Amino acid sequence: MTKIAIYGVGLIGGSLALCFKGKPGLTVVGHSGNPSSVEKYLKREVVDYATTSFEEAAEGADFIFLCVPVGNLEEYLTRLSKLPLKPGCVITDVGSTKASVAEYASRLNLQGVSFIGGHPMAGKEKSGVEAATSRLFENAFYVLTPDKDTPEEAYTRLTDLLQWTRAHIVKVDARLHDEIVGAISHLPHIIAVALVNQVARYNESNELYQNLAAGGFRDITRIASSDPIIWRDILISNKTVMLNLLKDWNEEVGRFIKLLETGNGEGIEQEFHKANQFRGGLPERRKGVIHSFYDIYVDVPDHPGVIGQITMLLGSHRVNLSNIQIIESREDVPGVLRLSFREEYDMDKALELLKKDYTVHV
Ligand SMILES: NC(=O)C1=CN([C@@H]2O[C@H](COP(=O)(O)OP(=O)(O)OC[C@H]3O[C@@H](n4cnc5c(N)ncnc54)[C@H](O)[C@@H]3O)[C@@H](O)[C@H]2O)C=CC1
Ligand SMILES: O=C(O)C(=O)Cc1ccc(O)cc1
Repeated sequence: MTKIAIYGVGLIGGSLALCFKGKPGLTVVGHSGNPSSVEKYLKREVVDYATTSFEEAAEGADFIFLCVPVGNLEEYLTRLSKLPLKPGCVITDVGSTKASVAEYASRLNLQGVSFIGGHPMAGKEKSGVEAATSRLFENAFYVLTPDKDTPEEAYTRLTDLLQWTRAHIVKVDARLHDEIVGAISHLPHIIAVALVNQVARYNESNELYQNLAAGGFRDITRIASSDPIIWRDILISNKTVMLNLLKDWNEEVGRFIKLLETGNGEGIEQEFHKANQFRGGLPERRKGVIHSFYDIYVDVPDHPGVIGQITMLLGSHRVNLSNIQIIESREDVPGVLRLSFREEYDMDKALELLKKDYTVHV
């Protein structure tokens, strides 16, 4: 049996556990220092076995996944380095930053075991094992950051195991990873939080802000609901990169201030043209680091019960709907419902079911 130990069975650790559990030749052990968490892991059946003993989880493990907040990785690595681990054991992590943990692991000079940094580039704003799902990584990128000292054989064993996640494995230099992910994931999280807090401040004097901020505002700020501890650690760990990115962001904002101050409409147009062009070239329908929603629009006659019929139909076929919004509903025009799904397969199933009775647009 190949033993996989998972430290921190939350959203990511739990999702990995679900990918591996029950697969031929694999056994999954979860660790938490908290007895009630261990009970929860077992009750939810995400692992084969769970323990509060740090040593017991690591003993004889072929793979160790550290799925705790980035700020705890060094402590976990130090503790592991003092244990008699199985020779050839591969230790990996799932932290959202890679340079600091890679440097720390190489300084530890682990003997007979390898550390290979990892980052499954998929997730959600929810945390905890309750939010874990075996399909979280499907079609997403999974970055690995081996270095010149990583044995080829250990890397291959890890990539073979990760096939169960159905993610696309990519090898990236740890520092480059932090720069890119800083720009496409960490900066958007800061911007979302700052934007929500700005509007919350205005809302203190007029609650209309909150009432009108439905729909689009909620969508583009979804990631502002992410876990504060997880994100505190990510941003502190990627501090240098983030400070540079925020300086550049200030420049972008400054450009808009100037354009508005000078009433430069042509300049504003150009900014939108430039953005449209780059955005238009982004890969479509591929799972990116920030989870997207899959939306469809359904024309519905304005009569009572129609929303109930649609949600019942989807529910009875186990299609997971994540949001529903009435875009317009007047007596003279059909209403339009926007249905949002987290997963493409849910959207596809909904399309198939609804097309029979409704006009549906993607
Ligand atoms: N949230 C996301 O969408 C993604 C997160 N990551 C990375 O995965 C790691 C885990 O994140 P999630 O699974 O989202 O978090 P989570 O909060 O769902 O899970 C964290 C786990 O670590 C345990 N833990 C152990 N020591 C802890 C401590 N001192 N403080 C808090 N929790 C402690 C918790 O009990 C929990 O089981 C982080 O390093 C994060 O950067 C990577 C990709 C996506
Ligand atoms: O909620 C979302 O869409 C995310 O952005 C999730 C996420 C969080 C952290 C990561 O390192 C990768 C992905």
